[in-house]
Amino acid sequence: MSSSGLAVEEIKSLSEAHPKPADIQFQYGTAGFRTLGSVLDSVMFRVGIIAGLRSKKCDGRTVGVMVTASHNPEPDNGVKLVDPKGEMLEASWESYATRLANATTNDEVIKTIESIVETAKIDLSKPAKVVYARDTRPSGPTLVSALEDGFKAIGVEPRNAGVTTTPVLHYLVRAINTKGERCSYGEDSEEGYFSKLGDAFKKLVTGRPAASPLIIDCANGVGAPAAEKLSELLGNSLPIILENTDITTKDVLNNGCGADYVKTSQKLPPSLANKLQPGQRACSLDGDADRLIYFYLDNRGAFHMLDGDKIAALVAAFIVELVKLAGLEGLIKVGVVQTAYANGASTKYLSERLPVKCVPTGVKHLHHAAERYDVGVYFEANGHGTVLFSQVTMETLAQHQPLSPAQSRALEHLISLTELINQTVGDALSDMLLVEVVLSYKSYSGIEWDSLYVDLPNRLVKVVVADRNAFKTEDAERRLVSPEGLQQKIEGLMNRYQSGRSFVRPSGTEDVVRVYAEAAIKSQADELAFRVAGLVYDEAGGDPANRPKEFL
Ligand SMILES: CC(=O)N[C@H]1[C@@H](OP(=O)(O)O)O[C@H](CO)[C@@H](O)[C@@H]1O
Ligand SMILES: [Mg+2]
Repeated sequence: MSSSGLAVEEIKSLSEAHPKPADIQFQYGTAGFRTLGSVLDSVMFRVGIIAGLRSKKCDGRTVGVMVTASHNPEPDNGVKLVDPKGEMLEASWESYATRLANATTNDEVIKTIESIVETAKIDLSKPAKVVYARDTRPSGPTLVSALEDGFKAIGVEPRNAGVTTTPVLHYLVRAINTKGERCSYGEDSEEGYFSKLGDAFKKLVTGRPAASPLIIDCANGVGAPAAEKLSELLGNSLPIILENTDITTKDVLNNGCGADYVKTSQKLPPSLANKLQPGQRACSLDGDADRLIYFYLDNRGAFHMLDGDKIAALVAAFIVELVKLAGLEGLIKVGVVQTAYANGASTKYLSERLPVKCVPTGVKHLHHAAERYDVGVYFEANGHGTVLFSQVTMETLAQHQPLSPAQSRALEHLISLTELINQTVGDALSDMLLVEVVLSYKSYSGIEWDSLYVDLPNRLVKVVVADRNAFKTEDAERRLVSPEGLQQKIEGLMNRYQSGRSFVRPSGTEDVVRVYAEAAIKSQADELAFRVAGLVYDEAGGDPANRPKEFL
């Protein structure tokens, strides 16, 4: 142990085994570090160290580490940290993680750790506890060993949660840190979590007509074993048919299936073509089971998608209704948080009924904005989201004296919803149960749910540019401030289309600029998107010889 309190020699010798690739710069982005699994070894080792430091900073409370690349292709992998309440890592620590990930030599690793310890005022004598898990990717086990070396280097008491979903890991962090307390979040195990969800669901649907079978597309990922366990607990209360559950065959993960495939291509996963009956409900999870997209085929076999915006609309209206029925109107205010990617029709529908806020892309922004409401419903259009009940609301619910059996029932339902919904992060399986509860209460099929409002046709396009950081935005990413003059040109195009809306922002997870466009009819939405994409490409100095041919 050196005078600084670090086991310098131990760190150096372990670090030796996890050298940083010389030619790569890593960045802790919207979803942590994410790139090809084959180049992440040194990052994992160093994230192990950062996790230990973060836990020490948090007085030895448990922090979480999740090894996953979510909806990305199988060769990718990634890692992100979870703070003690089960939330995303505090923003200031993202830059510490980035700094340590990019230290070039062993000496620099030590220096960077020392500098973080000093800047963040970390007491190294505090204990460090970390719970960690991974998804089903083949690169997972080796990357987890590197992470464990990082734990060893900084003296972490580790707890391996094995192969599980991202939301389960978030839940575990909160459950471990609230164990034995008045605000205990539940039993700190995967089974504990699924039992909690299952019990709340059964309570909510008792006495309701039996549901017809729901197909779940598990994206050939970690959602498959998780949904299997949940399904056993649910028994007859929700008949489930699991599809795309192959977690061993190479390259099938998220390939032609899963929530991202469905949302981006706006198509049925081909593997379900002969399985989904007209009118039957189905949903897709992503590779780490924190996103959910529903869909159905109508009588003519046409595909209809029910995305995160539709989930938000369904759920928010239901909670508002229960709050009224429970006699709590005026005491509990429900609000919705969206991003610029929310379909304009959903924003219109919701704003006519509730307060709606638009925030920058990324779950942490939505989560924090939702915390400001008594009940905050947040969903990204891509299907990631949840509902947050404030502490005051939880107390209001606990203390409220209902004046009639109807009020009492509504109050009980609201309380059960707080058990059913994951308060730490969006969970596809918990959200799925929530949707199923609302559909059951409203006696809605996919068709009735879909008709709450009609989506504006839309298109998302990626543009590869030399430097995506040249693109800067304001107004929750809805307007470009740089490159100068580009926003005016986009608006000029937008105004030529009925209900036209388009915006451009740099991705936080991929080296591209994203263009979104919507308009009253599909061909116009596509045209607007490709015109703006062309504008962005040219404006950013794209090589005319390589200009994608669909760009207008
Ligand atoms: C348009 C879109 O879907 N963007 C996604 C994507 O972020 P980008 O910053 O757009 O790459 O990944 C994020 C992390 O999973 C998710 O929060 C976000 O919604
Ligand atoms: Mg995900």
